[in-house]
Amino acid sequence: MKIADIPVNEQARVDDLHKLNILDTPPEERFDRLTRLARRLFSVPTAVVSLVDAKRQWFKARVGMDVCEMGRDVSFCSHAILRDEVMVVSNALEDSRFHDNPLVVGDPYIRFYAGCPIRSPQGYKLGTLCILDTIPREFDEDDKVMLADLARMVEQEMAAVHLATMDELTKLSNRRGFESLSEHALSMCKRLGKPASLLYFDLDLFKQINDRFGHAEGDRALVNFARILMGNFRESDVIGRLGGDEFAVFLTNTPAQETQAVLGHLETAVNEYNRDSKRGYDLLYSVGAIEYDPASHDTIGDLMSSADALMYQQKKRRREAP
Ligand SMILES: Nc1nc2c(ncn2[C@@H]2O[C@H](COP(=O)(O)OP(=O)(O)OP(=O)(O)O)[C@@H](O)[C@H]2O)c(=O)[nH]1
Repeated sequence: MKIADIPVNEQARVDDLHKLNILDTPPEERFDRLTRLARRLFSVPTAVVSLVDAKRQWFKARVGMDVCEMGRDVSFCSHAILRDEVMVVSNALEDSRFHDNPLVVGDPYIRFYAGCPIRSPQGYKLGTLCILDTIPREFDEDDKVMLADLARMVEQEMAAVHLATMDELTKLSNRRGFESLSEHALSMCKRLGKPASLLYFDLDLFKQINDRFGHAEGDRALVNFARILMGNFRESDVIGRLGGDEFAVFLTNTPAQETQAVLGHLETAVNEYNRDSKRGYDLLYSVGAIEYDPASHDTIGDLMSSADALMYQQKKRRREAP
């Protein structure tokens, strides 16, 4: 078996994939529809939208495939993303790269594979739309064009999902994206019995920045605060701009005392920024932190309300402080 080479732009490619916030999200009809269509058009048992992550391939949509991810080493798609056009394996048993691949000699007994790379809006090849069969098949030029057309549709759907869930200014998730990603992360924590926390931020006296320095400077302040958040939390944490000067972070697998330590680091980072940026104003914020408690929180909305109330208490105390 030949393990696929790593693409030359691997780090940027994986970063771009992670930024799309699509990995480990629930199935969506808009993608399932396209795999069903591919299966019907080509009369194959299996069609998959596969995304090649650093160590695994994860399936955003799948028909005829039971598992939702596989190791990258055995993945056909890792080979397909090295090319610009459709990759066809007519009979895996006769292909030196795949003849002894565990997915060929064992379940799901792949013989035929055709995969078309899927590109991100930034142009990185993130994965493929691919079809599989347990019998060898031929795939002509017309078939390749048709599969490529379907792959373009997957790309359009990915771009649409991204736009609808992203905040244009800061490039963080917007409220909708944040709620959907953190709801999903919360359900994983529930299932695995792991701790989680939600932090709710609201900038203090932000309106004054707009009023004194102009809206463009206000925008810059929001972008810089978003950057500091991104630099301080782990990649696995969900960060969002809920709107205006409100931000939230959902920390998974993080006990309460660790959350306090992370908030301490954040305070230091903001203080350093204020000291060094010399923009004529300071970034100030109030924050409410709430630990997930299965007895009182059912949904991410419950956690957000509790954290928002705590944030407001802090803001009020600060306003009233002499
Ligand atoms: N520059 C800029 N301003 C925004 C944006 N969205 C909302 N705002 C402004 O942000 C301000 C938010 O209002 P508040 O939260 O009440 O302002 P604040 O001064 O931080 O008030 P406190 O939270 O009580 O300290 C409003 O003046 C909005 O016009 C944006 O995208 N860019």
